[in-house]
Amino acid sequence: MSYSIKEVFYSLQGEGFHSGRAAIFCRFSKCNLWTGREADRANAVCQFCDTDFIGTDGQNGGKFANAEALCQHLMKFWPDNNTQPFVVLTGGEPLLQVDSALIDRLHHHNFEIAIETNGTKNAPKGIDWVCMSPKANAPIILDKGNELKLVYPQAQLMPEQVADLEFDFFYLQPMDDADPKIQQANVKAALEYCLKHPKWQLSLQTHKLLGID
Ligand SMILES: C[S@@+](CC[C@H](N)C(=O)[O-])C[C@H]1O[C@@H](n2cnc3c(N)ncnc32)[C@H](O)[C@@H]1O
Ligand SMILES: Nc1nc2[nH]cc(C(=O)O)c2c(=O)[nH]1
Ligand code: SF4
Ligand SMILES: [Mg+2]
Repeated sequence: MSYSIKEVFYSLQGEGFHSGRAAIFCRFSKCNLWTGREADRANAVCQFCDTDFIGTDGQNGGKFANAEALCQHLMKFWPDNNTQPFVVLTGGEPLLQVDSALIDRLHHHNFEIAIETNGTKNAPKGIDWVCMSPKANAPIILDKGNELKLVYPQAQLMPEQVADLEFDFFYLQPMDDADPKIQQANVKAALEYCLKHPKWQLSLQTHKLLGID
């Protein structure tokens, strides 16, 4: 199967458990909860997305004919041969495209594999780190994994509704908003929730604070 990739970049994981860790980001095109077009945002299931995932025209993006071709492309972004390469599969919704052929090929090339997913699709076996970020009014199919990262607040999805799922870590990530007043209020609300409910940890989007990808 071929893979449509919006962009590939090397940066620090900005969010959640692996925050601060160097990673190759592989951003898959397309999502099942929004077309990605601004004109459709108000009617989308997921309306707060901070990402452009349309097409294959981003930095180092493209269409890759098979898993081996995508692996060869990704490998170029790891800076040394002495550490295991770490790749974060994201999007868009990566599980619309990620299959066992890609997971097996990445492991063949010694990658440690993390994924950022909205949880509406099952994942192929073998992904090393599953971060699931549930969305209000979307089904949760992938209900087990390593970290659950809830963007907060979402009016129709309270932390209590997902706190008993089988994840090792629970994060609240303040919803990023163009309006600084709303942004600050979201950070404050997330902070207060974490103080009241110690099961939940705060995840700040540190790459945005640093001004990096
Ligand atoms: C762009 S999504 C791509 C992966 C997948 N579609 C998902 O939603 O998990 C990557 C991460 O960014 C989070 N995110 C998207 N928009 C955000 C926003 N406005 N504020 C905070 N986090 C956001 C998502 O919830 C997810 O954890
Ligand atoms: N630095 C950095 N960390 C990230 N963690 C998850 C991201 C994503 O868009 O999935 C992301 C991203 O876009 N940049
Ligand atoms: S599910 Fe993820 S990629 Fe899709 S619109 Fe929402 S945040 Fe963006
Ligand atoms: Mg992002």
